[in-house]
Amino acid sequence: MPDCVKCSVVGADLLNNARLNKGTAFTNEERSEFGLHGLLPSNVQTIDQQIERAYDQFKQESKSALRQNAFLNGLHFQNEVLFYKLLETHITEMLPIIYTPTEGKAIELYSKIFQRPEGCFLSIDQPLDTLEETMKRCAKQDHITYIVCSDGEEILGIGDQGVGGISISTAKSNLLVLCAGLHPHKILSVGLDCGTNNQDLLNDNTYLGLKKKRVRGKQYDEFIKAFVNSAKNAFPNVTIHFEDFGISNARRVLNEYREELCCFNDDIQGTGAVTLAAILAALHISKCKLKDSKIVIFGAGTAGTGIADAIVDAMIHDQSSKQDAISRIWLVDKQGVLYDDMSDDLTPAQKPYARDASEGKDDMKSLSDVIKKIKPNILIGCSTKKDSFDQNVCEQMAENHERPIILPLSNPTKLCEAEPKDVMKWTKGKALVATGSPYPPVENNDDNKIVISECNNALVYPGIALACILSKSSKLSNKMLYAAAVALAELSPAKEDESKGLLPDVEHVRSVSTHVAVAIIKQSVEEGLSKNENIPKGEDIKEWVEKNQWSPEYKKLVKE
Ligand SMILES: NC(=O)c1ccc[n+]([C@@H]2O[C@H](COP(=O)([O-])OP(=O)(O)OC[C@H]3O[C@@H](n4cnc5c(N)ncnc54)[C@H](O)[C@@H]3O)[C@@H](O)[C@H]2O)c1
Ligand SMILES: O=C(O)C[C@H](O)C(=O)O
Ligand SMILES: [Mn+2]
Repeated sequence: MPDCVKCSVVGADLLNNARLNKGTAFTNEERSEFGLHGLLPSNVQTIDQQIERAYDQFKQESKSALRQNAFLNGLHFQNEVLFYKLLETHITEMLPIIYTPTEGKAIELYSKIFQRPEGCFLSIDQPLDTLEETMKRCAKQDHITYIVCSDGEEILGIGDQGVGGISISTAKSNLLVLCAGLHPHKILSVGLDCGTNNQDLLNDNTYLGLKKKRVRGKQYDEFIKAFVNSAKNAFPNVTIHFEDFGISNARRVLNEYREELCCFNDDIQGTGAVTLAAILAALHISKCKLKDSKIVIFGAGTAGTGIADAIVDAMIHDQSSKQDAISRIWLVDKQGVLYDDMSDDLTPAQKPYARDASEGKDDMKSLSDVIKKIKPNILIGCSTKKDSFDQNVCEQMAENHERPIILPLSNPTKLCEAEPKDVMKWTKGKALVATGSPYPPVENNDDNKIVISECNNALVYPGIALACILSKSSKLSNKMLYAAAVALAELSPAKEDESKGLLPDVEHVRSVSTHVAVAIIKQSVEEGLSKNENIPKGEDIKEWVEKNQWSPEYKKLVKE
């Protein structure tokens, strides 16, 4: 009986069980069988009627996005199917509430607005041999296939949020269900509490995390190792997704484990893939080749260097040499352009891109000087520096190129390098733009609306996750990530009509994720990394992937 769910709880316990609860949609038959008569008003409703009511309630909170976020979280605790179905029905309106930018605000206020815990809390102070048991307890009896974890050090662009970082894990997990149809009970959201260097949190009596400075060095590394090993033991074949780790750990941790198991850093690799897709889509319009492009990346941290690496991989795929590919990228950080004589100041990820110090630093003091001198056709921002793509910078981009590509990617919205409407104004409508957080369309001179696509890793990581799980891939290779970017670029609406945006609308993210997953699974099989022997050949893969996706629908309950 595939569409039935076994249920051993009755009465109020059933109504309080979010996984099984249907609220007013319980049929009279179910009400009799599970002792629900009298606990519900008599009118039996359809899920559509429930959605209408829930949407009205959501609208009543429209004065405050944070209240809407709390309302949706409350619904999640009450009725899982209704929560996801409501989100699915109003995805464009609700994504900014459960994800960037509102989730950023909710994380900043985590301890103050805390009502009930969600996810699995692991602490660097607990004995390492208890991590496995803790994760199993949080997973209940479920077989976990995917873990999203964060140590909370670099949340979006808002820095160290300590224990509140667990909410980026839960938000990203919710999106996996919504955007790719992962089964909600097979994902574990983990917060790795390693202390915090956020003095405001340490001074705050209400703060719920460990009240000490961030632990670094050997103890941190041992904690992460124990966490990864415990996860592997508890849940064989699990994929681990690292989110919003700090710059000194993100890449180190990824490199440590990426050959050992299927794991993935969203800020490095997910951002790399989605940004590469936006660039490929934009180059299609500007009619320039990637390997002939010049790229300036402003903000050379976790995301910036991840994007650089994805671009280099793509150029190599287009027959460039690695050296030539690297020479087309300029990393700019707080110090300005990064040069090889700054060696002590550079992170390992930045070093390969450091320019020869003899290139001439003097005439490149500001970002607009850099643009004037280098004449890049692509400018990317992951700096967290609001308004850094100012009028000078944008005008200079448009002076150098007929169709400059400008991607201000910093999140949340308050940190974005430029408002799309300003970029369009300053470049006289020439720029090809996508942003990290959602923005409304911009009207250009001809009263034509230009859609500003969201270039957020949410367009790609759900598909990556789906592919990792279904292929049972032993690792996530660079070629699989490249396949994801190419697959996403194939779906660019701008191919048909450039005013429709460089990347698919989030409204279509579910079919986008399926398309991306299919491409990655094929690549995993081709590289011999997939351990799943049941993957069908050729065109049937899409149907098989769809069959394995979860959808929010009430199932018939049967007594256990
Ligand atoms: N759109 C997306 O999908 C996406 C994905 C990941 C990250 N991001 C955003 O990118 C931003 C950076 O994230 P991260 O994880 O790389 O953080 P990070 O801390 O690893 O990197 C930030 C980098 O910006 C540099 N920087 C800070 N101030 C600067 C300034 N005034 N001028 C130049 N450089 C400056 C820092 O020195 C650092 O190297 C965040 O706002 C984040 O939300 C967006
Ligand atoms: O979480 C997001 O909105 C994207 C990204 O992972 C980020 O850190 O900004
Ligand atoms: Mn992130």
